[in-house]
Amino acid sequence: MSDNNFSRRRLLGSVGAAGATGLALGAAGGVVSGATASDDTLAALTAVGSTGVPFYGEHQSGITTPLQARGHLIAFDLAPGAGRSEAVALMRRWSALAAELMEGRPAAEGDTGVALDAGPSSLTLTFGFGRSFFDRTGLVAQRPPELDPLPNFSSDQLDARRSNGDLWVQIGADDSLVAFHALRAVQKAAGAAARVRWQMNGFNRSPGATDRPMTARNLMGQVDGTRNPKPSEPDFDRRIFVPAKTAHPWMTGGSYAVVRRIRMLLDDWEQLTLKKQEQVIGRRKSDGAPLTGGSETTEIALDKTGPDGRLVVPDNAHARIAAPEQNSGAAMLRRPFSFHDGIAADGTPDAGLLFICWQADPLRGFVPVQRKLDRGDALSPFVRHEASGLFAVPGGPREGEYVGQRLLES
Ligand SMILES: C=CC1=C(C)c2cc3[nH]c(cc4nc(cc5[nH]c(cc1n2)c(C)c5CCC(=O)O)C(CCC(=O)O)=C4C)c(C)c3C=C
Ligand SMILES: [Fe+2]
Repeated sequence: MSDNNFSRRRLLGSVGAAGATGLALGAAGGVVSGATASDDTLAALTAVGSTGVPFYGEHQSGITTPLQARGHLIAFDLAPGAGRSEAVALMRRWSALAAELMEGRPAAEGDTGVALDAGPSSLTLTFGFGRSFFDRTGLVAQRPPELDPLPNFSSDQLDARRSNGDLWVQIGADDSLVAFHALRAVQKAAGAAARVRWQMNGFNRSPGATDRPMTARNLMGQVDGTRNPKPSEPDFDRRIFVPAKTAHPWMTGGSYAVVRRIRMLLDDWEQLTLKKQEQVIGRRKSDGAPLTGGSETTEIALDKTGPDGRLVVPDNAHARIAAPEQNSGAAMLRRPFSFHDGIAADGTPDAGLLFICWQADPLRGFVPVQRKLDRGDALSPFVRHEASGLFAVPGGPREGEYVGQRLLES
């Protein structure tokens, strides 16, 4: 056994213990997770490397886990001829793999060695099922109506080949090598059962890059995520997670993920004056405070008018149109990654937001808000929705269970 293997094995005990106390879970975009170092080996790792997130629990990880620095999204279609039994074997393999990797262990079979020196680095693997999965596995009767296709929005420019899919895996970690290692392992473990349909890579700020935990910025430079629902709020669970009383009990504790690849037209955006950029959103760029005053967390005064009698936050400002108060309470947990896939043929950056939002029901979250944004958001001329996916993400597995077992063995 190599030294590296040795240190990763010693790590396991401590991370497992930390996982059991739920140390690593916190509000999205919020508090920095606790480190789990408890001996000399671990002390050598930074808090970033030694932080582990539990795989088992009521909800899958990667939903309320603080944003990680690196993200990979990968969608698969079951291979021709593969059905329910292949899907069961695949979810067993992926779940065992996720449990190993999230504890900082190498994969039991065919590990590539890419993450050997690293701790778990807040790695999470989150698994979801697309609408077509239920046709492929003969489980249509178990398919919740929440997976009905999203409506077409007038501004959509979607590429079907980079949209949807039978299965979806979201990988996040605070170390790029740990994240890539997990991505490769997931792909290899798919074996002959499933083929990659599309794959996207994203990033966020590295933990510790700022002098205090702060809401992230996106590639337009805006503070993005301020008004996300917080786990401490009384209606958080109701909004984000499927309750126990549901027509499809296998989704208890689960959530629906809407994934949109949103290209930012940065050349156009960056031509705007700072004042104009701030009016597009309705918030200050420097600190994310509402244009109506205060700090980032001050409530936005949507009715406030200026000396000229006009609304301070314009009626087409993004933050106004998207606000739950303007959408019969519709809310979602936004947990995105930025992306940059190089420079397009026309010389513009192929960059933007891998917008991922979580909700108990897309018809009470993403859909009504996007309908409204589609009709008159000041941000629309500067963004383009290029790909889309909707996935049912079941609740977290109990110890000894695999993800999706309650569906696949129903
Ligand atoms: C359909 C849902 C949404 C899409 C798509 C979306 C795209 C998008 N948003 C920004 C930047 C910001 N969004 C902000 C707030 C905000 N956005 C949505 C929804 C979608 N955004 C909601 C529900 C909210 C919260 C509104 C509220 O409760 O007041 C903000 C302001 C800061 C914040 O609260 O997060 C920014 C900035 C971009 C760049 C973008 C597409 C690329
Ligand atoms: Fe937004």
